[in-house]
Amino acid sequence: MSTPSVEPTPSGAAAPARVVVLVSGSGTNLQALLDASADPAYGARIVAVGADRDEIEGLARADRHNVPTFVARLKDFSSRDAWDHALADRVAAFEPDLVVLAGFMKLVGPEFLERFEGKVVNTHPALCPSFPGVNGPGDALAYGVKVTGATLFVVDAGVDTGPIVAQTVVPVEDDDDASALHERIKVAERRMLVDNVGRMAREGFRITDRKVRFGL
Ligand SMILES: Nc1nc2c(c(=O)[nH]1)N[C@@H](CN(C=O)c1ccc(C(=O)N[C@@H](CCC(=O)O)C(=O)O)cc1)CN2
Ligand SMILES: NCC(=O)N[C@@H]1O[C@H](COP(=O)([O-])[O-])[C@@H](O)[C@H]1O
Repeated sequence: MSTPSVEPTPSGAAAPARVVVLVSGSGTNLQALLDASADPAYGARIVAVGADRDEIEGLARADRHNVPTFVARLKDFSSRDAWDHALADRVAAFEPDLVVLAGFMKLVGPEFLERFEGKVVNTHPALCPSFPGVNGPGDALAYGVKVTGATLFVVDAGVDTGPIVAQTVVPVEDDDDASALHERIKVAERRMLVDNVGRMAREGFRITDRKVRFGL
């Protein structure tokens, strides 16, 4: 069964799609979205940036763009479920059409997924279903793959198991270390993220039997 997700906003529409981005680190993917969304034709507006930790460059990037920010630290809550509830409340306050996890290093829980079902996407620096988790580039390098890349997927209750929106492929070089490989991945990943978040915002998307298609 298909599930209408983001309603399309034709390029140049008066009301761009409202996007909340969650980060945990440097925020270069966030920066790419901030830069792209400066063009009204992109069809999306970053209405808030949230994080699971303070003092990160991703929050500073939002500040420089006068985008509201919030932080929900797991250690400030009595339980994982309490954190998940609070995170969902903070995100919901901005009434997002789409939530983008861009280097957000926490698994969102059942309440978050129920409240934003089908509207949460995540970018992962590996070709799902290979190398899930927090060390995708390092795991791919250790395995000895010749190509790797990044995956944009609709988040589900699993770890990097959700329906795939897009993927991009990069070569692994003989002299790569994990950092060099990750930086090569991130160049392609940022392009993939910007292009596909823009399409989701402008055209909407559906999920049918794990297949993600743009348009409604
Ligand atoms: N329900 C889901 N939430 C998230 C997913 C997902 O697939 N399902 N993807 C992550 C992003 N991610 C990989 O792309 C990822 C990030 C973090 C972890 C993880 O094991 N996190 C640990 C804590 C690690 C830390 O704090 O350093 C945890 O959450 O306990 C796995 C995959 C975004 N959310
Ligand atoms: N499993 C989650 C994960 O590894 N996410 C990865 O963190 C990086 C964040 O970079 P950024 O902060 O510069 O956007 C990105 O490469 C993203 O795919």
